Amino acid sequence: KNGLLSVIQKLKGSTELELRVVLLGLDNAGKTTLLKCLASEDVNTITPTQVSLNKTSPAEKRLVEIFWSSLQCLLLHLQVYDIDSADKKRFEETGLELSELIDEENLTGDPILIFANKQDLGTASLASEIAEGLNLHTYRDRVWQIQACSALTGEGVQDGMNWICNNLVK
Ligand SMILES: Nc1nc2c(ncn2[C@@H]2O[C@H](COP(=O)(O)OP(=O)(O)OP(=O)(O)O)[C@@H](O)[C@H]2O)c(=O)[nH]1
Ligand SMILES: [Mg+2]
Repeated sequence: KNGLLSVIQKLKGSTELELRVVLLGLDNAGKTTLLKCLASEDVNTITPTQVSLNKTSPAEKRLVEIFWSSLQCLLLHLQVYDIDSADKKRFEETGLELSELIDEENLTGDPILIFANKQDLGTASLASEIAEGLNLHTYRDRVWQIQACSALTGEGVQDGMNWICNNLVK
């Protein structure tokens, strides 16, 4: 009922459709945790591959470009400890990686879901603050959505998956 399996089930019948979800984010963003959350059901046809944006080799970056063509799902680590400068630096790093990916020619028009993860922590930034910080409103040729979630508790993950499903079907 939750996650990737439901997306695939809703797409059943459209057998020519291949579903590609790319999960990107800086290290420690919570990618593995989110994959585990999504894979709590039996999804034996799914082979998860995760990529940490700032730890990728050139070959992995190429792989990301190839797989980016259907859907982008960027998982952000946006926990802010009292607006500590170290975390501010990570926030900028994420924004840079995102704008680089969005400028990528091959990726034009693909919908983007941004999971503002770790919302269970009281120190997390609000999704609206994150959207503003990442200048999401400037990406006008894109369908994008920012979804507050916690990969740890699962809260918000289903809403994000529903959005993915609706935008894939479109
Ligand atoms: N509180 C909280 N912690 C989380 C959440 N998601 C992930 N974490 C924690 O954040 C840490 C990093 O999570 P991972 O899932 O390993 O992050 P990753 O993006 O796979 O990291 P790399 O593989 O290094 O790129 C772990 O200690 C997780 O338990 C969340 O929603 N809430
Ligand atoms: Mg990981």
